[in-house]
Amino acid sequence: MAKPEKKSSKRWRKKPNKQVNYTKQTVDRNIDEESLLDPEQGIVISRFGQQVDIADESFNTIRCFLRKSNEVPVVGDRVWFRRQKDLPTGILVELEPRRSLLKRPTPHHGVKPVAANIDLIALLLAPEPAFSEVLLDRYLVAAQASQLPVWIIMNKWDTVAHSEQEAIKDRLKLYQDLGYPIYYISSKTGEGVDQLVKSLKGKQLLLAGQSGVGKSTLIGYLFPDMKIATGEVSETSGLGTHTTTASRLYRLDDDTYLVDSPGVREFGLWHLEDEDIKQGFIEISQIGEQCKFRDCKHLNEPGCAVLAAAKEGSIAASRLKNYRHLIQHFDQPFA
Ligand SMILES: Nc1nc2c(ncn2[C@@H]2O[C@H](COP(=O)(O)OP(=O)(O)OP(=O)(O)O)[C@@H](O)[C@H]2O)c(=O)[nH]1
Ligand SMILES: [Zn+2]
Repeated sequence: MAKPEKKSSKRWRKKPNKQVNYTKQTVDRNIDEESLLDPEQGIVISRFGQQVDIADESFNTIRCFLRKSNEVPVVGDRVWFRRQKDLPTGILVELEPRRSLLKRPTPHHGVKPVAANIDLIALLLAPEPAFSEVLLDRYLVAAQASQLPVWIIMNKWDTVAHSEQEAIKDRLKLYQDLGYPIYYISSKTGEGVDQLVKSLKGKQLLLAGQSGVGKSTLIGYLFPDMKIATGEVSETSGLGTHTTTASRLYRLDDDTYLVDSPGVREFGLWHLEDEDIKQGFIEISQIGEQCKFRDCKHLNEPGCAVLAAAKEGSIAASRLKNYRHLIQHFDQPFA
């Protein structure tokens, strides 16, 4: 039988009924409003199109449907939801105000929200794939642009010989002096992970870092019961496993959460605006306030306080070099 849907929706547009019960009208038509229990608080752990997985207070998962009237939820959102009586499903009622919202750029110069209520970025580095200060600086700039603090976590510490550890620590000392906390861990052996987790208490962090640094391995170590794809090569097939998954929130304890979002893991490679670059090198931005010209780019302008500071050594030469590299767009292929 032909469905009269098209006709009725046309009629609906022509003659809007002002008395309509908005709530009832917008709930997914398969859901009986009478079956909904009282609203409860929860946290969005994953989203699939028109549905979200919401964790309740005991961190049990309820698949919830969205209403047309809902603001679009993202991973990490604190929400109100209502369960359907005797079913494992429910509906999202509303979002709570967010304390932060991380967005990623879309191909047409727009932005798309990806994770809410993130307190800090946990940036994973590794001796292999070899880390570069240029890439690290890009991540720090991007995080600063999102107004999020960064913790630097050097993973795969078990692979570094004692004789080489000091050299790596020396390279990172510059960043420690700039105020970025640094941790050394091994996601494979668990070395240093407990201490890191203790320090994260009460925070909701986003895991970031380039491919192969061990993000999935760290999640696998922290949540051994979950099936996490890592980049290991399968012994039987000789093929690498598929490592892309949906954005997801994991609970470390009652008030500590970790968000892994494939779309933002490598946010350090996104396009950066000149202003972000200027603000993102925190010591350059601070000293730059004393430059003669307010719009000084610290390249070769007269009266540049940054160039003077670099000359007398209070700004590291490598940082100024990376800053100039980025501001002159020598690395556009990344964008
Ligand atoms: N020895 C050692 N190997 C590690 C450690 N962490 C990760 N690995 C190995 O590094 C490789 C890459 O790890 P993944 O966890 O897949 O890396 P990823 O950052 O999730 O990579 P993408 O999914 O591509 O973003 C795997 O072969 C891991 O076994 C570690 O702490 N020590
Ligand atoms: Zn200057």
